[in-house]
Amino acid sequence: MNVGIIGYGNMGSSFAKGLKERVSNIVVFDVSEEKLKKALEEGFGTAKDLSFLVKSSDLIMLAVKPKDAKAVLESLRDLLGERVLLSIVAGLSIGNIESLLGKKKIIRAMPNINVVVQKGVIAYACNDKVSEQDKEEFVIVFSACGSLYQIAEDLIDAFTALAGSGPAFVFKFISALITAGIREGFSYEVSRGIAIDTVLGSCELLKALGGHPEEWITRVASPGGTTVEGIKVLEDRAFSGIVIECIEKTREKAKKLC
Ligand SMILES: NC(=O)C1=CN([C@@H]2O[C@H](COP(=O)(O)OP(=O)(O)OC[C@H]3O[C@@H](n4cnc5c(N)ncnc54)[C@H](OP(=O)(O)O)[C@@H]3O)[C@@H](O)[C@H]2O)C=CC1
Ligand SMILES: O=C(O)[C@@H]1CCC=N1
Repeated sequence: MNVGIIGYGNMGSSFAKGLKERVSNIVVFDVSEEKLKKALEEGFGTAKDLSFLVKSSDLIMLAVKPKDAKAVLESLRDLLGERVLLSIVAGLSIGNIESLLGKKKIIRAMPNINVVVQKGVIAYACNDKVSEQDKEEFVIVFSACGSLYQIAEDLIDAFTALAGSGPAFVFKFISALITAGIREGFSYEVSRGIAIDTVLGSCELLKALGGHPEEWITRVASPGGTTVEGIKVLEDRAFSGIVIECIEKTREKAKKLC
């Protein structure tokens, strides 16, 4: 599959890097000359315009900001033909895309930035023009970037909050752990390493051994021990409630983006 990427920003460039080993031909188009230069330096082909990009690609990924998506889709209307349009634009529904593009093959996906290290989580929904074969090819190629979930389109905004924005919330937690470590006397480098390895190891444990995180908390928090003192602070400050509200507010914003 030849992949064309429109927009070589955070996500377009992350996907290009994540797909590199599986896709031999990746072509990029961006309005920014600087971004095109970066794409070339990073080993990707560049297109001088949208028409060239579409002609060189079987699947075209739309990776521009929501405010720029409408203009790009209008320009693609007469270029796309039977090619697949993969949109990762938050808040932009398949219905919105069809109203600008016409009834074309459309996959709406929501990834996260972890695709750059091939550990992304990507949800997707398709319109009825996308064949089983198109879908299979998409899954084979994009599974290079992480795990894929086909979900009902009405859950994509919730997925955007949990997984699309999720890395930012996880980074916030890790950043707080690092600061706490520095406050306790570790250097930044050591504290960063401790925080990342603790989060990574806890995730690997949950993945490998299963079980609800609360069950594992009981194994860490010894009766009358240290951990439960910290858990009490998190409970007193409604840590879970804060996270749940964070996801709710993020999901609500996705509805208002486009
Ligand atoms: N960042 C993330 O973690 C995630 C983002 N998304 C979605 O991905 C999309 C891209 O986000 P992100 O990568 O962060 O955004 P960026 O702003 O980093 O990248 C978008 C790029 O597209 C360029 N661009 C703007 N207009 C056009 C155009 N007409 N043709 C070609 N290129 C154009 C921009 O140039 P310029 O800057 O000059 O305008 C910029 O280089 C968004 O819709 C977002 O909702 C989805 C999941 C996660
Ligand atoms: O913040 C945003 O709007 C995008 C969507 C998901 C992650 N970043």
